[in-house]
Amino acid sequence: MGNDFLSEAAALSWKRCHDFGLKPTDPANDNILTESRIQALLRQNEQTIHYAEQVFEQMNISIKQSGQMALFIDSEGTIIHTVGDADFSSRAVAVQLQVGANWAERRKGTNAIGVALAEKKPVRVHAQEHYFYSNHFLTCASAPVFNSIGELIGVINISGKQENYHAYTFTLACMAAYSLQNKILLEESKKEHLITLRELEHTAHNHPQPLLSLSRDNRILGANQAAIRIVGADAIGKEFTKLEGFSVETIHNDHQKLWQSVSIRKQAVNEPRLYSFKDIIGTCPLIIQKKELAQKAAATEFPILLLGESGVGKELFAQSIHTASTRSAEPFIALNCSAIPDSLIESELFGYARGAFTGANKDGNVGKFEAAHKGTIFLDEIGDMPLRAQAALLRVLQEGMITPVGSIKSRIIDARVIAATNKDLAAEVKAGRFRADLYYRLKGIHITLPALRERSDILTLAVHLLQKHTFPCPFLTETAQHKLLSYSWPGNIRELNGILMQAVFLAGKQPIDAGHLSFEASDEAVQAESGEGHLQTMKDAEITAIKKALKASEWNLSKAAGQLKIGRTTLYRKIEEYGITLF
Ligand SMILES: Nc1ncnc2c1ncn2[C@@H]1O[C@H](COP(=O)(O)OP(=O)(O)OP(=O)(O)O)[C@@H](O)[C@H]1O
Repeated sequence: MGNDFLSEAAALSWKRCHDFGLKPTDPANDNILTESRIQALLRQNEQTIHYAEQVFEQMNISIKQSGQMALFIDSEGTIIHTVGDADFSSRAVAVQLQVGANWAERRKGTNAIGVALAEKKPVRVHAQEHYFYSNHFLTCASAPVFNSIGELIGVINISGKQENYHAYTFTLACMAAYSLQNKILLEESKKEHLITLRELEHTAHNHPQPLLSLSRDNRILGANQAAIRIVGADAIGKEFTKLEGFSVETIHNDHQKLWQSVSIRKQAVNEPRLYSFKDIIGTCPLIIQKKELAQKAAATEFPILLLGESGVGKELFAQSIHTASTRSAEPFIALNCSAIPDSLIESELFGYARGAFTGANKDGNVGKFEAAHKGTIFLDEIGDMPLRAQAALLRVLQEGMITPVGSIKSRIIDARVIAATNKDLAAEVKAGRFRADLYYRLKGIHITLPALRERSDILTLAVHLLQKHTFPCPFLTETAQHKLLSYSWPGNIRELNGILMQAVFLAGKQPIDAGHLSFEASDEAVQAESGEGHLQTMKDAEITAIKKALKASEWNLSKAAGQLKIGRTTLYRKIEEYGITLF
């Protein structure tokens, strides 16, 4: 249709609306349910509305303050619950954003509710992306809600006037939908297994693992999101069979197995699962680019050098490369190069023969290179490797052979080398602390991972980390989100993870607020970052998000707009309005 201001989802929806025979000039008004039908619908959905109320209560203040409203819509597209700003609500009624009205695409053209129902995924629809002219004043974000058997039961929507747009509404809608889903699962389990009530809650909070509830005849009745990712939504109702690579923990009630709740957990601590590319979370183009590069590199045999600050995910990338390579069935051996004492370098790298030296294991020992034969050796902190060890390493790389200490027999070694460092290796070479020949041999494909502060997806990562560790996923208030975005993250994702875990602990069952986030860097540093002596305003946060997206996309407006989930024209307008120039 040639409307390049439309997101991909909105463009598809426009096509559907066109096929339904709708016109942008059609009146937005349409039949609303009668009062008695509304009452019947509310009774029918009483329980879900009750949970939605609890979720909305947590975000009510920020919704009101930002002049928006939050809605819960059933799976047919009928609005059944609303909360929010009174002024906006009265304007919204003019376009029937009210209980009893139906916002399916067929009735209201392209809109976030209709698109989320049709596509079953979260979506933002902003201003002119709405199909009907009469809805252009709106900006809306919606996220679908699924029940414990994976069926779509409705949508959470947050709407406001387009001038009240801000980038976090989308995240907020997604978080609210997750939160509602988890509440429903937990409550359903309570109903099914009354006796387990306390215990299941306890399990859910303290073991953030995939949870399944099984019927007496071993059928899967419900699953949380983490479990659905493993067993698949289509497994609900089917018989549960033990999964390879997972151990099953059945929770008993004293002597009798009155019910079964099963948590599936990855097996065997001594054989931890290695990371794969799907564990690398990120929507920022900077990280997507690096992931794509690493995926390409995984298919080759070139050595790889991973660069980047501490905690940016270098080991995660190294493991993912190994997992995606043809060597994945063979060992992945990690060696921390900074931690090898001079006297043990040879024996660490090459191993030693039986009785090679006093104090050695009498049966001899396999060195790291031999252990990695046919697989991958990950040389972490290579920039801190002592010079003597560098010489030994260079020998193996050049000769492709090792001779264990005290042995006369050499062995051919075929190990793929991935090295990583947070040091500037070229500068280390210049300073004479790193051998130039070793540097060039290791360099092969080099991938520099971005620091967290350069990334535009800090909140996405935060929600992911919270979900990974805590069930149900706690809510991040708006001020907490701002605080996360204002910080410089010297410790990168590792630090983000630590701070969130502490915040979960401090917040207990409350939403995570700014006060629960305590950073290592001084408060002044955080404030200095935000440019003023107080937390960032919404506008500051928007500017930061836009700048990050522009930098990450190298000023490609379409890419940056996609990343921010707003239209290109809106982005352009904001760049002008805020006078955003190069960094
Ligand atoms: N993109 C990502 N998605 C999810 N988790 C991530 C991501 N990047 C890093 N992490 C997590 O952050 C933590 C730090 O990552 P990792 O140990 O790979 O960093 P590193 O760069 O090797 O750090 P160091 O240089 O200190 O060894 C790990 O728990 C890792 O799982």
